[in-house]
Amino acid sequence: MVEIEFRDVGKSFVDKQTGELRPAVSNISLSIAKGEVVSLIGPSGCGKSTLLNMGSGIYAPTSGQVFIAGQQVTKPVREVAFMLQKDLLMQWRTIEDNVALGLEIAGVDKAERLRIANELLVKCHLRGFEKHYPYQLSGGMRQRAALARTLAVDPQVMLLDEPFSALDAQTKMILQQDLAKMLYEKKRTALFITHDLVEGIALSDRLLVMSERPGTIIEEIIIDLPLRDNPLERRKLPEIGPLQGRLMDLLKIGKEEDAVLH
Ligand SMILES: Nc1ncnc2c1ncn2[C@@H]1O[C@H](COP(=O)(O)OP(=O)(O)OP(=O)(O)O)[C@@H](O)[C@H]1O
Repeated sequence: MVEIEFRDVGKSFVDKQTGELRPAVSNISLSIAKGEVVSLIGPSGCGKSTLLNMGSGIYAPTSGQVFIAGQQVTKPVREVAFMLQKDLLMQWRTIEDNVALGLEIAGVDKAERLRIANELLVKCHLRGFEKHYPYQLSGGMRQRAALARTLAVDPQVMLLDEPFSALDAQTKMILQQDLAKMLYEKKRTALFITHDLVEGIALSDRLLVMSERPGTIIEEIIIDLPLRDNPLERRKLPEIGPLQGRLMDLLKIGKEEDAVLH
């Protein structure tokens, strides 16, 4: 069953300098099956976040359509949880109450939502910070709290915009492991953005590589490797190096005059 589908999607924004519409992404067609994990990789500014924002119903496409679980997306969808690059924690709520927010909206009673929130805070290595406010946490801690909040609603579809970018290398690997296990065991579907090539390979069934703006999909790479539920072990496989090399070539990393990743 297809769970996320983009049909020939394009999105343009008004260029502030010229006042004209300028495409950010164009001709995007993709389909992601239930239980699949797919990563979007591409140069800065190629439109990855724009795609995720259309998947979550925040932006309407300029052309084409987006479907989640067979329903055309015209507004934010209940089955989808998204985590944006900016953590968007509410400054006036404690970390615990931020994590429990989605459950509160869904009408889950207080004791149960705090139980779920606290379980996730432990998983995201934030034990002891339940009663703190966002401004009292580091950037990496806030990012972990935002991830816990996304996981708390236990959505069928997750759209994650660089969820691990503010974390140190070791915390990142531990949280990737937790997320990968959860996605695999619960057969959740995820589309996520990363600039970290090995992270994309370690976590995904497939990678979609995008061109520079206006972004379009230039290559699909199927990660035909075992251990999708165990990225710590997958990272050690000998196939990782060559796959990373192929991605570096596609993104022209190291070819100074053509470099597209900033
Ligand atoms: N609301 C908006 N209004 C005008 N232009 C926008 C808007 N959102 C995005 N853009 C432009 O669209 C292009 C794609 O932006 P987007 O954030 O989707 O790229 P990205 O691939 O996610 O970048 P990065 O990897 O740096 O996060 C950029 O040139 C950006 O300036």
